[in-house]
Amino acid sequence: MAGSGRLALRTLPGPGWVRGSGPAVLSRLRDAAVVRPGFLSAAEEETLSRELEPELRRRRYEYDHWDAAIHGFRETEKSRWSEASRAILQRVQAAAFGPGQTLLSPVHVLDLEPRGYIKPHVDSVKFCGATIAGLSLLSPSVMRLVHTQEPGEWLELLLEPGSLYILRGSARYDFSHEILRDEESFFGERRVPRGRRISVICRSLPEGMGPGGPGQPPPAC
Ligand SMILES: O=C(O)CCC(=O)C(=O)O
Ligand SMILES: [Fe+2]
Ligand SMILES: [Mn+2]
Repeated sequence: MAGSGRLALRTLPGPGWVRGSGPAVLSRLRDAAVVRPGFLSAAEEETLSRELEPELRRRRYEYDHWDAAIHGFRETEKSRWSEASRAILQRVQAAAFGPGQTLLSPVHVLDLEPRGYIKPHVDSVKFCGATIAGLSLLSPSVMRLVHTQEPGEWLELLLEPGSLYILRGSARYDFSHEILRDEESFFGERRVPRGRRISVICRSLPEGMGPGGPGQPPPAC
């Protein structure tokens, strides 16, 4: 049959930016670990990095907390944004969060230097709700998710500059996430050289912690 070969070819590769230990985990997490390459236009990337650069530059990169998840980073919690950036963050909110979810405010901005990396961790359930959504700027990177009980189950997300990733539900609670260091930064066979990367991360509040809930969470997760 003329058409069947082409159909098979089209259905074989998964999305080019998500890999996994097998078809079961890929299909199970299809809506829980999502990457949207090109979510930001070049102009939007520029808007965000221009706005963030002066605030980040005032800070020093941090290293060597032996138990810390993140190495070679500086960060800020940002609540005041330009109108252009607010419009971008609203697009993130509409794309990643449900109408019933309240977002943690301020927004977390993390600047990883080229040697910087994030070790496997699960964001604290005390301070973060079911959904984490992050924009990546400047350098591509690989985010790896590993099931906390079944280490043979994993996913890798290719995070190009301008992409949005969303972790929710099982991907957020049952899997650790990490950003690979330069030496280990491969997406399958493909080397993904790490430069400086800035991420802008929105999180939902834990249920019951919205406005009128029992208390304000501390700013960081
Ligand atoms: O940089 C990112 O996209 C993720 C950061 C992260 O995992 C965290 O701050 O908990
Ligand atoms: Fe995290
Ligand atoms: Mn954190």
